Amino acid sequence: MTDISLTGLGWSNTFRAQLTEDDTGSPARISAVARDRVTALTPEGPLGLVPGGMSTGEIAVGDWVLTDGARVLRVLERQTLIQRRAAGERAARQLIAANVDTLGIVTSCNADFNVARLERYLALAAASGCLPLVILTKADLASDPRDYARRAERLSPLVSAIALDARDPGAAELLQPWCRAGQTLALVGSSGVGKTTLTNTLTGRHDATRGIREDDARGRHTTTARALLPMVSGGWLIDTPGMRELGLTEAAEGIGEVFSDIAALAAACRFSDCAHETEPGCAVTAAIAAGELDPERLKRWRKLLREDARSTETIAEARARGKAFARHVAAVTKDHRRRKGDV
Ligand SMILES: Nc1nc2c(ncn2[C@@H]2O[C@H](COP(=O)(O)OP(=O)(O)OP(=O)(O)O)[C@@H](O)[C@H]2O)c(=O)[nH]1
Ligand SMILES: [Zn+2]
Repeated sequence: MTDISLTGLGWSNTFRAQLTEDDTGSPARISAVARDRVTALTPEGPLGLVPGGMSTGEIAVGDWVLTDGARVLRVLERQTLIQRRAAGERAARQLIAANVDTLGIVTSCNADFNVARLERYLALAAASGCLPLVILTKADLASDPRDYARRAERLSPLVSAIALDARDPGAAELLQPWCRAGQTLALVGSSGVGKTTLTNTLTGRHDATRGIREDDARGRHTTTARALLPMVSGGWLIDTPGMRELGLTEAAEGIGEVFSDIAALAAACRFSDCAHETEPGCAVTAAIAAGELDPERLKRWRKLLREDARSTETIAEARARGKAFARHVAAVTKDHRRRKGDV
């Protein structure tokens, strides 16, 4: 049985410490976010809430909020936050999931196993503040699944990797240390690697993401795709449509953590702005020459930094453009009204 006490829902001292004497609401954990309302779980049962003085875009699945039973009064500071660049022309950030403890990076023991992709997701985990766990599915189809796990663990000292058959109920036992009561797990990975299969195994449901009917505060029935799912071992699995395949945004620090070996070498280069190409006294090219650094790893590091810089710049530029455009519109409107004799 899932424990839906506050502690069972993931409540901890980090959140309790944020409460002030002025706070009137009670804590609740967001389980689904729709266009104009959200659903939250409390020890007394689920609540349908409207955001008070904010948009639902500022609330993420997994968030801890304070509520008066009808409205979200305030969102508590997050321990971790997974975000991405919103799809479409408008560059903006979209909140995907909050307070995720472990990011399960799902890949399979076959052609999907790709070091560059793993490094990208590891950087995402580091940028979000989550603990990374590489989950290698389809172990039953590989002759040496341990070999894949070893290759994944070699990428960073922070990484643990586990090979399993996502269809086997035993997979839930193997993942138990990351799925205990109060813990939150989210899964990322390419299409077809077994995320849905694993979600079903961990939640014991066959269609874990189907919409369920819930009563909102006024007793109306609404259908919401619930995104915070109870797992058989007592923890919570966040599964939102935006969660599954993610690009990098504002992740330079996360990339630095995953490639800390290159960052440490770069710190020893003679020039602080060394591009590690033809500069004299470059510790990075020296390490490559000495066979201590794989030149492919350097290439992958550069590629991720370029990708991150591109999307981060676009967001910063869009903000600047938005302001400039607003000024332009104001000037044009004023000019137009002046000519019409309104002003
Ligand atoms: N043999 C074996 N098959 C698996 C395993 N995990 C998943 N599969 C199969 O792989 C196929 C794809 O699995 P899904 O769970 O749908 O993959 P997904 O990652 O959810 O894919 P998307 O929904 O497209 O993102 C299904 O036919 C699964 O039965 C595994 O560990 N072993
Ligand atoms: Zn250098």
